[in-house]
Amino acid sequence: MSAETADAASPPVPGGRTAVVIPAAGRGVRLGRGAPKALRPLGGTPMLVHAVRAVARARTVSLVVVVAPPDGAAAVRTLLDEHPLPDSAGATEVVVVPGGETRQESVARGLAALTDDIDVVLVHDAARPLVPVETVEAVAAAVRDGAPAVVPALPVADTVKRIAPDVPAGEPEPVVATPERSLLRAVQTPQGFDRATLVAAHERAAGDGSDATDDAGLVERMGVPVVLVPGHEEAFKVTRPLDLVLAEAVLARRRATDGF
Ligand SMILES: Nc1ccn([C@@H]2O[C@H](COP(=O)(O)OP(=O)(O)OP(=O)(O)O)[C@@H](O)[C@H]2O)c(=O)n1
Ligand SMILES: C[C@](O)(CO)[C@H](O)COP(=O)(O)O
Repeated sequence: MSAETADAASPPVPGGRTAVVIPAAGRGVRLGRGAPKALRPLGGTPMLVHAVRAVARARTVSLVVVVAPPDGAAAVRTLLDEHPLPDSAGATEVVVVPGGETRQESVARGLAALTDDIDVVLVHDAARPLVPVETVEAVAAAVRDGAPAVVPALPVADTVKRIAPDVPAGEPEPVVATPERSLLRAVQTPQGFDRATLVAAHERAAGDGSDATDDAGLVERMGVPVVLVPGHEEAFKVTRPLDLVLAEAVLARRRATDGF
């Protein structure tokens, strides 16, 4: 770890609180026409509501910051008030803030809304509405145990090819490498962090204009170690129309077997 990162890091302390930032400001272009993805129904209930309930079910989570579409914070607040958390979520507080143009910007806005007593932060996509509570708890526990950055991950099922950059659209894509599959992992959310580390990573990225497709990617660039814990098949991301079909099926199975 560099001196800069060591200064930024501030390991969790007993008594500190855990928050989850839920970026939910995306449009869902790959899902096709319709309302912003997080607001689309899954089993008759907005995807975002499932995601909030999923993380609030974790005993360690006491604050949830939902990052709404930039012009939709009031509507999301109303929606969440219409779908209150179950009693099992205890006193978990849910706040809503407006998001930004990119996921990274939305997460940064969520981080800015954290209260001072939060020392562990999980970032969880609204687009992963069916994450099991055990995954949320495992990520939070690993951060509380001292890991500055924790990511749930699964082995990759397909063989992955690397292609040449800047291939014109419509041209065949030349393969340049086939990475060893056993060394690849597909990462999910929630990704968990020591708060100071994640905030420093986002501030640095905002400062130098860099970006990453996940929060851990920003933390890695600061030289902070990132560790993986087992992910879960049901924590998949609803990205394309077929994912929604799968999500409906998983939810129907849960409702049939667990009365969920
Ligand atoms: N400006 C953005 C873009 C994305 N997200 C959130 O980041 C998560 C993961 O992003 P993704 O699945 O890519 O969602 P979208 O950006 O909505 O999808 P698409 O790229 O198909 O439009 C989602 O919960 C999404 O709402 C966000 O908060 N702010
Ligand atoms: C954060 C993430 O879900 C990890 O897999 C993913 O990188 C988000 O990517 P997206 O293109 O914004 O869906």
